[in-house]
Amino acid sequence: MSAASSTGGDDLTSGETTGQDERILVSVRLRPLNEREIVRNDVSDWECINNSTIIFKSNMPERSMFPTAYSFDRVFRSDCLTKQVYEEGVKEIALLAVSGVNSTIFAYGQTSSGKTYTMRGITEYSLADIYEYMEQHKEREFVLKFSAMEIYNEAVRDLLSTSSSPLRLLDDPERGTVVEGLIEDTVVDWNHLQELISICEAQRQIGENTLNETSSRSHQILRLTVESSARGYLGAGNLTTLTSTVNFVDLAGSERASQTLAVGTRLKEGSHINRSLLTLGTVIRKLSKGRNGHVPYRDSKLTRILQNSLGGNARTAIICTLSPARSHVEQSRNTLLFASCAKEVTTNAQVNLVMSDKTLVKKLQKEVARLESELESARSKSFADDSTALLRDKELQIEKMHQEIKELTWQRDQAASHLQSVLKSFGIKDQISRMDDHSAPGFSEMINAFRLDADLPGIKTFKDFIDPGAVSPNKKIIQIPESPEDNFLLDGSTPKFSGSGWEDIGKRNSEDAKDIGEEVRGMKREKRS
Ligand SMILES: Nc1ncnc2c1ncn2[C@@H]1O[C@H](COP(=O)(O)OP(=O)(O)OP(=O)(O)O)[C@@H](O)[C@H]1O
Repeated sequence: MSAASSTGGDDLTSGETTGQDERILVSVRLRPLNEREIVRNDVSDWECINNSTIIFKSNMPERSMFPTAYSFDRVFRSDCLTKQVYEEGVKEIALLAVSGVNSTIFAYGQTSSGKTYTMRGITEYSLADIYEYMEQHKEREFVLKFSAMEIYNEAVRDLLSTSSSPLRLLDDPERGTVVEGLIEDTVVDWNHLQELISICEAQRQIGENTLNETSSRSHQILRLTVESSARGYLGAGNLTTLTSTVNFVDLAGSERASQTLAVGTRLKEGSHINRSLLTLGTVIRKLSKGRNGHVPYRDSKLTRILQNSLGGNARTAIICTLSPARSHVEQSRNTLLFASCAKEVTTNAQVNLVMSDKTLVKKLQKEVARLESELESARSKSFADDSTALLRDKELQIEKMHQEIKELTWQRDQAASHLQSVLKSFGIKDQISRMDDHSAPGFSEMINAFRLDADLPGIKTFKDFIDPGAVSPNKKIIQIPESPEDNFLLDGSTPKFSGSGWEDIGKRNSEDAKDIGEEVRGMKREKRS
């Protein structure tokens, strides 16, 4: 025997989730009237009308205050065998244990309603199916570990130990509530398992009350841990193990102490039992309204130990057992109310993987590589984004420049055409050098490049015409002032010298010519301002 401990160098990780929150599977099992009830002529008031609905069939006067029909995942008539309850109500949950998913099956109901009767069968069928699964999956190596405890008068006791000292509950950040020092036996074979279960039954607190000679006075939790790994990888150091626990919980009766005529020790038991069950009821009720707000798991040992099964990493099935007797109608209704709340509760089970250190390192390395590559692609994406923005900016600039070129070309052509008309009006022949777009120099340069083939009498160049002081008698090039202000030729306001031929102009003295030049420039300025 070895005491339950942490997984040592191994790391417990939660693998893939089963995907979503899943409701607790709730079934109701009606038992037949028992001998006592028959003797006192009790009548059966409940009937399962189909696979999911149970009704209250009595015509008692107060019945209208309560619902007459209740629906659950499954309801089982009083003549149903435990095998059917197992197959249709809990098997799918119990067998999740072999695939690394935690599961819990528990029975809830008043004393003598058939919880122990039901759970014994359920436990046996589940264990048998788990064994059968192991037989059929020889490619995996399974290790089963068994532990058992009871909560009696709010003290946790190890059912595999002869000691009656209560065990402490500890909070483990990874595994939740852990029972310190709880014995966990590695199961050798089927017979060994049966033996262990017998030990637990013998150890469990049994008392007699007026309703049940062999009433279970404690909450019993039998726990089987299933570990499995692929045989091909055993010893390779890079092992991944599926690990899960299945809990079989037989609760003590949910009845009120008064109803069992409890006194003395039995009354003390009853108050503790009910304190635990009261907390269980509160937890279920709170959880049924969603997981928001405080859920008082810590208010009892039972709810602390079952915390995962009630709202965490586990799949859970609850079988609510019911006496059909009219004398128990109040308790039966309480049980059905509990069951109605329980069916609204969801849990979120995960596949639990335990990795060896080597596997864990490998997994982490892979994760680091994945994150690095994500980072890299994020970086290059942001670089690409930057480049795109830059490119767009450049394209806009180019587009703007194209517009400017177009505008300037248009202005240049306008200027050329005006120049031509001016020159014509001066009587200069249309013999201007071609200004083509490709050789386009600056405007002044282009103008400077204009050649006048004809000699102008008196005024040799156009510049001479504007600035007679600079007249060079031999020059044949028109000198246009460089100042943009003087580029009046670009302007549509170019003056017309109508009525005056070049001969007349040539006869004017240089002062006149200067005046005319200034007048032309002045018009240009006027137009701009
Ligand atoms: N479905 C059933 N069919 C036949 N007999 C049943 C059925 N359920 C329970 N019984 C019988 O009823 C009696 C009480 O059942 P059981 O001890 O399982 O009740 P319990 O709910 O566990 O009570 P307690 O809370 O006091 O431990 C037993 O003798 C049991 O054999």
